Amino acid sequence: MRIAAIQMDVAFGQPKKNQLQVENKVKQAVQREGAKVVVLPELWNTGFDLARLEEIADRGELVPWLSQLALRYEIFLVAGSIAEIEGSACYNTCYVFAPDGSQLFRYRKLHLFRLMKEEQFLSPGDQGAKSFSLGQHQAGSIICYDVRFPEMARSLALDGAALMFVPAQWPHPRLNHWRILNQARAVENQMFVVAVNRVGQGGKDQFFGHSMIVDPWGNILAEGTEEEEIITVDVDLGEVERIRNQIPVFKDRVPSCYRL
Ligand SMILES: NC(=O)CCC(=O)C(=O)O
Repeated sequence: MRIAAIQMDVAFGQPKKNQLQVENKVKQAVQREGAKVVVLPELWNTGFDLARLEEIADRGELVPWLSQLALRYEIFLVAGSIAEIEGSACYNTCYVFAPDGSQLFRYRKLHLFRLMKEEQFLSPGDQGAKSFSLGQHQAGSIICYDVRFPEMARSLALDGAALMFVPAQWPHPRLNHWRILNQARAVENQMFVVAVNRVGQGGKDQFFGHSMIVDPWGNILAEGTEEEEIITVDVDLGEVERIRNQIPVFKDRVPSCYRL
């Protein structure tokens, strides 16, 4: 399965410009890289221009557009996350679409990141993420700061996920946290982790990219630089079962002794 991570800059508070960029980059990922799964970063429509969300967040236009994009290129489109308004609330929502354009997944970020003032402008989701079918295998997605909560990735693994996506806008100076956490989630859950971070300046933050695809053994199969690029990797999801048989962590767990 060929996966492409779109490591892009995000124009601060300019959804139309970002939509055009996404359209071009998805096309490149498919036509130049031959990707079958394309992954976008967090809040790619607005960036962290949170004070203007009322004006710039999506109001229902992007979901049909993303679905058409998936259908046009016959890909699984892990559409990172978008800022979207529903009723009086604004959410940070991840959508995934199948090659026939159908919506496979929706998850609204549960853990809002106070250091970037998310909790002042966004509402948290009220449900955890459930896995979805990515061809023959199950996958799931969390969003950025969620990766600090091991319960999120473990819930997806227990729900059958062999691969977890982590769309992000993760800035300096926490590159070491980003690398360690993504590798840790991959090793402890014996799953692939595809973590897609943006690059460039957004407000006061400088985002470092370093998008990465980590295998269930913790090896980083590919890692981005701090520039815009498309990172493409072929993954064999069958590896998950082989590693789970070799070190049977999921058989050896003793949940009755854990405090949740
Ligand atoms: N957008 C985010 O959730 C950022 C999370 C982050 O930077 C962190 O250190 O955690």
